[in-house]
Amino acid sequence: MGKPPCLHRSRFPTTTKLLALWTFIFLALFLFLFPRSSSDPTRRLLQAGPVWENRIRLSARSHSHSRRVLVTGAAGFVGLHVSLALKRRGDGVLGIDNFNSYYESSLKRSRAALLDRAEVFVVEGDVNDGTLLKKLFELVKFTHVMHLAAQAGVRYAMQNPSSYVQSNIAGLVSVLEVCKSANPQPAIVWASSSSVYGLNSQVPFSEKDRTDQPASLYAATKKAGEEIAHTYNHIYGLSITGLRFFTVYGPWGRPDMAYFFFTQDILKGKTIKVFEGADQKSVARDFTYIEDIVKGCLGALDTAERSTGSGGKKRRKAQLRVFNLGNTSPVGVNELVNILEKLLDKKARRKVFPMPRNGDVPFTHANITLAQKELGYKPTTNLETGLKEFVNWYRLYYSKSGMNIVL
Ligand SMILES: NC(=O)c1ccc[n+]([C@@H]2O[C@H](COP(=O)([O-])OP(=O)(O)OC[C@H]3O[C@@H](n4cnc5c(N)ncnc54)[C@H](O)[C@@H]3O)[C@@H](O)[C@H]2O)c1
Ligand SMILES: O=C(O)[C@H]1O[C@H](OP(=O)(O)OP(=O)(O)OC[C@H]2O[C@@H](n3ccc(=O)[nH]c3=O)[C@H](O)[C@@H]2O)[C@H](O)[C@@H](O)[C@H]1O
Repeated sequence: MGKPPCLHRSRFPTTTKLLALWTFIFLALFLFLFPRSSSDPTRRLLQAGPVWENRIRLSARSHSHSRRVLVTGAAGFVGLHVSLALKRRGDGVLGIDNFNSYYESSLKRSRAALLDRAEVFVVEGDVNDGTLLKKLFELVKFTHVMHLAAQAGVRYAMQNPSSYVQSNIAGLVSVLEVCKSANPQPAIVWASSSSVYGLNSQVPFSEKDRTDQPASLYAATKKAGEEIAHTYNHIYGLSITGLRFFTVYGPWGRPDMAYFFFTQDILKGKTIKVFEGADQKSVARDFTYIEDIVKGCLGALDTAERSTGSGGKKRRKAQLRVFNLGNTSPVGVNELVNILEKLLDKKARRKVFPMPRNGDVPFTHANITLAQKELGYKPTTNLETGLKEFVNWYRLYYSKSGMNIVL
């Protein structure tokens, strides 16, 4: 009869046991000293500690003014241009962006690389990550927040509605929550949209016109943002300025926008769809050049009064503003294509379709009197001039050496 198993001598000699023990100790020590980099940006930030913190402080260090601006959506189209303009004039700038893949994320990485060369650091993170935002506010006493992070595009809302709720509503609330508790409270300037005018037929669109008929979920989330801004201003005395941008275009633009993918498709010889309204005219937009938009954003930041509350307490009535930033000169999509044909020296293959009911509106036209008066906003670029700049950039960027170009 054999011995009970517990009385058997171990099958492993002592040296093997020792070897296993040492391997275990070595592995534990290695993991302790070199923790695996986490995919969670907040943990990564905390793990990387002083290295990240120094980059953040350096990026946000202000030179000529004492402005320190947090730009959300900094790797986006408008975010890139606004961040560079702020940095150029001596403001401290820190960016945050989640680099999502709504459109080619390589373009966002290229924009961030350009910002990096200008000493603007873009933290990779989501504006819904309150812990991360809080950490950034601990490291830097931001005087202003330029909130541009959002899920943009009117038609994509039918495919991915929750991304709009997540970034444009929850994301805005997350930013305002951190701002409300910050001491001192920063002034907030954020991007609303011309789309809030929805089915409004009063032209040109004035800030006093109705905005209760959104034609897309995108528009509805921007409208909700304007109401949320009212609440945070009312309760916590946050200074908030909403900017209703009108179809912004230019170098480093967004590939999901018509002027951008029309350019791609014309060059490839692909057919493009031109939408027309009920009156058989092509739909029209108040296309606004990026440099004009940047001037409007800087005007809004410069005239934004710092908040009156601090640490979540309201003191006296704070600023709550909303402005149209457009070009006041709508152009039909057919005309946009004519200009592109001329600049690209290639005929477009166009097909006309009735405007689908997918979030689109037949026309936009901004009344900019208020922004002119209060922000000194004065757009100076016509569509042909602006598209020329875009086409020059496009050719360079998509050529082999394009990644190295500067603005
Ligand atoms: N370009 C236009 O024609 C236009 C017109 C009206 C309003 N707007 C608004 O202006 C702002 C900037 O637009 P854009 O054209 O630069 O768009 P964009 O998509 O190029 O930039 C937005 C950036 O925000 C980032 N982002 C999105 N959700 C995020 C989140 N939850 N956390 C962190 N980052 C996030 C994206 O990765 C992107 O880089 C947006 O709020 C947009 O709705 C743009
Ligand atoms: O100002 C805004 O608030 C919005 O501006 C922008 O939306 P839109 O003005 O709709 O721009 P964009 O898609 O370039 O279509 C331009 C024109 O081309 C027409 N269009 C479009 C596609 C097509 O295949 N054919 C066509 O004729 C189309 O009917 C339209 O007339 C931003 O994307 C959006 O994020 C939002 O912020």
